[in-house]
Amino acid sequence: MKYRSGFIAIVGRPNAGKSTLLNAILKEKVAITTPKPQTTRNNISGILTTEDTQYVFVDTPGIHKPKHELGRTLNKNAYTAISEADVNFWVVDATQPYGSGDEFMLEKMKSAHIPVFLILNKIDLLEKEKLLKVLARWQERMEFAEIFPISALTNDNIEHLLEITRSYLSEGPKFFPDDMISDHGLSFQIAEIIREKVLYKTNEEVPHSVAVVVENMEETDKKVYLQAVIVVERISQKAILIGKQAAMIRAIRLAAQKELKEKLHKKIELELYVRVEKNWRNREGKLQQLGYSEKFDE
Ligand SMILES: Nc1nc2c(ncn2[C@@H]2O[C@H](COP(=O)(O)OP(=O)(O)OP(=O)(O)O)[C@@H](O)[C@H]2O)c(=O)[nH]1
Repeated sequence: MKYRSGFIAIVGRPNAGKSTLLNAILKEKVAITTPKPQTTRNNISGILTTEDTQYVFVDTPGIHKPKHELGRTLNKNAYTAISEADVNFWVVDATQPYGSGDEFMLEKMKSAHIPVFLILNKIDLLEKEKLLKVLARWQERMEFAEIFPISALTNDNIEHLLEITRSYLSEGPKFFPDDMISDHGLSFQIAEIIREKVLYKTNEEVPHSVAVVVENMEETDKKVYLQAVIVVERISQKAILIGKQAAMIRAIRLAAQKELKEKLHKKIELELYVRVEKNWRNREGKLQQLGYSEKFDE
């Protein structure tokens, strides 16, 4: 069998399940998932290399109406991704009604002229009857290359999805080495894990105006020493993050340490700091400095 390879952009509204799908495909955690919308900020690519195919996935941030500079950068990245891919996965939460956000996506998808797979996700939450109705309605909206009802959470129909995706990719060599699952450096992945803990632990109190930067990393045979900074926009957010008698920051640190230990198979010593940077989302230089660049890959 000839080798095939190609790029697949994963797009869809916030919370549709894009990151969960990517994780299910890669069977390892590369993109973070939380129940809050817009947690994905970068075009995190995951790479799946099998005996006959290399799939390079580009996970895009949820497309939404931009309110500030960060929002605009996110949207631009998503559009670039869908017009340059070999296949687009449009992930839709099948339990949610069709809305203006979908209409917006539909236009973008049509104008990209790339085969679109409609991925109706979260079917574990739907009755069959209801699913058939949802399917029928989507079919009327545009000519999809394929329609896949799946559950990213329970791994339902993922293998089949990959098989069919392969048939849309061209013959060609691997773009990346076999053992590479993400083109992001380790410090980025570590920062994402810490940011996920911040979002989980603080509930709605600390909004998405939070960034994490790993400033120092030293590794010995048995241990990894890490220093990371959590950047927030307001002093009030810093207070929440630190918490009463530093209980919150401690909880975040312990949760991050636990996951990092499992990921790196070494003891972790993590030091966390919180810094206030007023209005960082609106300063372009700052965005680049924090790793949210406009380029497709870093
Ligand atoms: N029941 C069910 N829940 C799912 C499924 N897929 C994802 N979810 C949940 O939906 C929520 C959002 O999933 P994410 O993967 O973070 O969504 P996303 O599209 O990457 O979101 P953004 O990063 O905001 O763009 C999480 O709570 C997931 O556990 C599914 O197939 N079934």
